Amino acid sequence: MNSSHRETELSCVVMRCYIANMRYFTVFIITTLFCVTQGVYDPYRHQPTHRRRAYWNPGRYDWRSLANKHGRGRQHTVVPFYRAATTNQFPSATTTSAPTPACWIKPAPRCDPNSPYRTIDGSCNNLNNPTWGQSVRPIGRRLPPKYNPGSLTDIRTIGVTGRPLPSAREVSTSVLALATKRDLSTTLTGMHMTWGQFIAHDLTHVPLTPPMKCCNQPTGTRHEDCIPISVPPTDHFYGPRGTTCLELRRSMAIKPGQCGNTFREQLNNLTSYIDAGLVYGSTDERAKQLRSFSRGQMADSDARHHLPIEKPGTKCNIPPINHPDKRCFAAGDRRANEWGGLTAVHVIFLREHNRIAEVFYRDLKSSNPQTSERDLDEKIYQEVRRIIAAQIQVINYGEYLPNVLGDYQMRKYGLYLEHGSPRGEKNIYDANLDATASNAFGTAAFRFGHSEVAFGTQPKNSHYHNTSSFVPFLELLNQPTTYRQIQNDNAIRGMIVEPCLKTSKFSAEVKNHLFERTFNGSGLDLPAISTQRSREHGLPTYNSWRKFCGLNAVTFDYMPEHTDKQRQKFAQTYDHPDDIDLFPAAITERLVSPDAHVGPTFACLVGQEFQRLKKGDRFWFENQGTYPNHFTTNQIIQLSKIKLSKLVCDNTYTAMVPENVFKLKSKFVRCEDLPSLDLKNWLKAYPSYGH
Ligand code: HEM
Repeated sequence: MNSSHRETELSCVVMRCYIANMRYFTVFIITTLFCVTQGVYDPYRHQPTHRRRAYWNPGRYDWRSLANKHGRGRQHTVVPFYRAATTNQFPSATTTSAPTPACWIKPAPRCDPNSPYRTIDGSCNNLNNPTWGQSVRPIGRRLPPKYNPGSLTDIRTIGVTGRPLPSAREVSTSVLALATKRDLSTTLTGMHMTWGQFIAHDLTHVPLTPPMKCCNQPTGTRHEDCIPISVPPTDHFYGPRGTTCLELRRSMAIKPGQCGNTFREQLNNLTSYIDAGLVYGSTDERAKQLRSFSRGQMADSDARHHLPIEKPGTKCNIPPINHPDKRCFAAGDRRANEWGGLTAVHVIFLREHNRIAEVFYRDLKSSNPQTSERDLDEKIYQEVRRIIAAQIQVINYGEYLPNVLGDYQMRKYGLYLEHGSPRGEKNIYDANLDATASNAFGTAAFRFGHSEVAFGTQPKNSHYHNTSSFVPFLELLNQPTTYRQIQNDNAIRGMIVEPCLKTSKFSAEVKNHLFERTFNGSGLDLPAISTQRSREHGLPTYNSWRKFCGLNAVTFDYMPEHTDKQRQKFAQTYDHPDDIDLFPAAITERLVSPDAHVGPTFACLVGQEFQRLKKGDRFWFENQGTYPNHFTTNQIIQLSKIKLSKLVCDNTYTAMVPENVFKLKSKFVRCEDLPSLDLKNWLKAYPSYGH
């Protein structure tokens, strides 16, 4: 705000106070209108955040609809969303000269504290702060951003010495090694990797700005949202193939000042909570598209109960498998097609929903014949939805996270389930804990899983024999056709017996060939993208996060979590230790403990995040008394026993499974020997439903 603007505001305040005191109401209104036209009066600024209004077109959340909002939206009031990013707390810097577009993020909702169910968009989970964790809102920050020096918005390209930072690809090639078959894990399966991706897709999706060409644009014509990665001519892979630049564009964001925020803030399309949003959707519009509105069932696409198909016009089956049918599968999260193994896990939960819904329907229909089909459908859908969310929480905290963090960190952050482990403790809901997913988690820490992505997958039949030759990732990324060819159940069985990679190195599939199209050299580098993405999100560097986690800052002589060779590579690549990017440094740290799959910095960022997601979630499945009609103790005990292996059994044609599908050496068990959810515990709980 410039000084003449500030003076206008001051005179407005003085005028309005004076006139209000004189009780000249009409004149007061006129002066208020004058002030509004000057853009200095927010009539809602003395109201709590959740009472404020803003323009929002509910339901649509992809970049097209958001981009259309710019300049077209009705005028609205400012909705401050970012508690930390006020000018009082973070130092100011020069703003961009471009005019700031109108704020379009959705208004804070009115909450019904008596609702027994989560809202679809995650709002009202925290009754005092209803927007915490809500979808289509800015992603959270645990540290103030660090954009380019002097900017509130520009991608960081200059280091602390004033010299340019090394290109993200240069960082990738110099400090991140290529994995070989020797780097395959001896303990964890492909399902461990895929579950990480599945859970990531329940928590964050920062949409991108509209597609455009960014590489090789004449000087001065490049769009402001372009952030391509430059490739040095000496690059061992791209150099000989003539690739000098990797396409990349910025994330969708709220610009500085647009909604009362100081800095550029990226959006999260999803709810932050572990609420099965990737199955059901994170907006009401999407949720409706995915329901069948009959018997509480979700929509599916064929007799084998695959995911429903998106409308024509979606963009799957990219080359090299250039199938004429480009339509993707539809799920709560649009990345369900990212690769066939992930699609298969989506299918497990779709089938599980419909399996339980059918049991509920048969029972409730016979015991409540007078209840309308519509009421039954709604009740069953909601009840099963919360069971599925609980199952995902159980599998994540009971089976997956211990492999990521190790026992010590699990205990440190209180992540064990009360009935799921001897070390478990009672979950105590903390209404002061903001579970909004954080930028550092989504942009760097939880991307540790990218280094677990192996070279492809080996589909297996129900006797665990190979059904085809090995399928490389290149043929699986955004290719529903390949997924159909290898078949859902074969993909699942392949993942539960084949290894993923150990963390820290990266397969060539993600480091050189990601989404490769027609020619060699057109693929992308995922770890380089994560580094570039972190710089464009203004994520502070490695040392800031080390300090945030109570760990010592590093120098080029002292990097306690790295080998000497790695330390030397960082010293050769960067000008200053404070320039070292979070992702490449934290992913190459030695493991925090032998039973973990991440180093100390990521263990801290991942551990803290999952602690918030457990203790800061009012609808956490173990909570009793924080919302009406919570699970009974019996139901909680039943849910706590669920394993992903049982869901594989119940939703594929498989008779034997490894007991723990995340562990390579887990013993094989017969499906009927695994604990199952005794639905009588639920049916008993609603004997008089409908009366
Ligand atoms: C086949 C496997 C995978 C592929 C092809 C893949 C690909 C991608 C791509 C292309 C992005 C967007 C990068 C950007 O533009 O910034 C991304 C983001 C991300 N990935 Fe993966 N990924 C895979 C597996 C995983 C795994 C195993 C995890 C975690 C354990 C994971 C966690 C994430 C997270 C947290 C994000 C950020 C999401 C957001 O906030 O928008 N991914 N991944």
